[in-house]
Amino acid sequence: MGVVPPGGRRHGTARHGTGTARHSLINIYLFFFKTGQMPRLSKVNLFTLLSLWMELFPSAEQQKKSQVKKSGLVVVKNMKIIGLHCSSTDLHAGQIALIKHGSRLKNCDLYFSRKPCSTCLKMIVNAGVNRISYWPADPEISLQNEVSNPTSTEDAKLDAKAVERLKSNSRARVCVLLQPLVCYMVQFIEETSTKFDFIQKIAKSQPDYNTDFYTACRQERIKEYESLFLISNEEIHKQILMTIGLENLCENPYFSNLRQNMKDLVLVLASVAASVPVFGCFGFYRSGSQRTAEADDQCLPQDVARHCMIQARLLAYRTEDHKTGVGAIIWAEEKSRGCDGTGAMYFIGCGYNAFPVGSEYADFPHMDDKQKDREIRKFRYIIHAEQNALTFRCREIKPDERSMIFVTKCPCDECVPLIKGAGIKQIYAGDVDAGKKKADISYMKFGELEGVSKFTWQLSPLQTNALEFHDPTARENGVQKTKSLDDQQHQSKKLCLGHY
Ligand SMILES: Nc1ccn([C@@H]2O[C@H](COP(=O)(O)OP(=O)(O)OP(=O)(O)O)[C@@H](O)[C@H]2O)c(=O)n1
Repeated sequence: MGVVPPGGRRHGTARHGTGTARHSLINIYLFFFKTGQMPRLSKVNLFTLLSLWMELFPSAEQQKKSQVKKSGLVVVKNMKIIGLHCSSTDLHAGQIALIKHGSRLKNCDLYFSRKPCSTCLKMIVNAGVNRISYWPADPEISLQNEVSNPTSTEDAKLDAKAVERLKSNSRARVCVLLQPLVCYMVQFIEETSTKFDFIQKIAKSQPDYNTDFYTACRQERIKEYESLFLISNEEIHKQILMTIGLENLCENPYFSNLRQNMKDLVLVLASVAASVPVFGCFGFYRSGSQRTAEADDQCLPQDVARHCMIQARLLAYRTEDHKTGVGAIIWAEEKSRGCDGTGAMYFIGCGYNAFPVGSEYADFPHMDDKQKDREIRKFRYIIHAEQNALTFRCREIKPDERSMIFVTKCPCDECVPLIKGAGIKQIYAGDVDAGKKKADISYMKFGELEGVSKFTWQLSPLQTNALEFHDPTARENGVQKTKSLDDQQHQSKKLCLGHY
């Protein structure tokens, strides 16, 4: 059976395949062969990754250089995300959580991208949260400026002490929850990100087809995120761990294990972020008849749309469908700018494709439409990413607000009416399957959908117009056709274990 990446599907062998890459691919396939499953992100790691990613939410505000670092926060209730936040210029992420959730924080788990300061912690603890997990590097009140600013570092140390006192006297567990990734997860994510639809679409549009630009982009992201989320100097890292009460992690092998786990998660983040790259004139644009100057104005800024799509991509790595993983996330925009670092945007719900809640692995078939017997195929049982996002949303979708769903794949015919019926105003998605009718799942309605704006990953209209000038056959049903991508994808599905 072919193995397909979450959020996309496997294509023909990439030209960038080096010996090592191929070796890791063989290992992934062996893992799949032995276990019958693809590696999957744990919930704790997913929440941790989303907290790091929220720290990077594109901000309209000017970031000032300060001792207080921006931090990201994921609020979780009963293992479901109910809030995604990040610091603004005026408020820390913890303060924002308090304003937004108030006493609803009771019994919640909070995942911070930095250990929160005492000002935030005292209020969060007071609200009765259950657990506070944080990324064990430089805390919110940075401890990294010793030489340049001794006074503020003194204050930072005092704050760290206050945090420890609050921690030891509170009911809430304040801890580091990150877990080692399962075997081959890093390789699997790298491999599947290279093959993600968006990357393939760019690659096919380039005259010299290859995905080297993905590798370059990933390298850049790795460098950027390592400098933000890791502490390169081991001694400084140890000193920080001591100051924030993690002396037990300063001895080997615990210290090196911790650093390896952190590094792996940073690699995962970089790989996924690079799969929705800032590349040339590619982005989320309306297609065909939906395209008007006024309509394009209503599109989110590209960096925000990319950011949310990357969240959906991360969610896809929790899929229970071992062939096609899909992630979806719903955001909405208030009428006026809020206090959150996300501006006017607020989180509504998220999901990934999986079997009904509470079901066990053997309860339902996992086969796809290549299986002759229709009765033992997965399609009638699996809940789609959009369906889970809608079902487990934590806020209502208000008719007078702009709400938007980000899906890593084209919404299918089951989901399109649900999205429209729920009152969602915009869809950001890939369109690779649009217009396809398969044996058990169809993607025909997306193209015909009216009353909901659709922004798909493609070349910007300006660039496309230039292309069309040279090649008028470059579009079909209003959808940008990147030369025979669909055909090549079809071929790729024949990629099976035996080929390696
Ligand atoms: N917008 C979408 C589209 C599909 N899915 C999920 O994606 C899987 C089906 O993907 P698809 O690629 O259409 O079918 P496969 O048989 O997995 O792959 P193939 O293209 O080879 O037929 C199912 O788990 C379905 O729930 C989803 O969650 N949301």
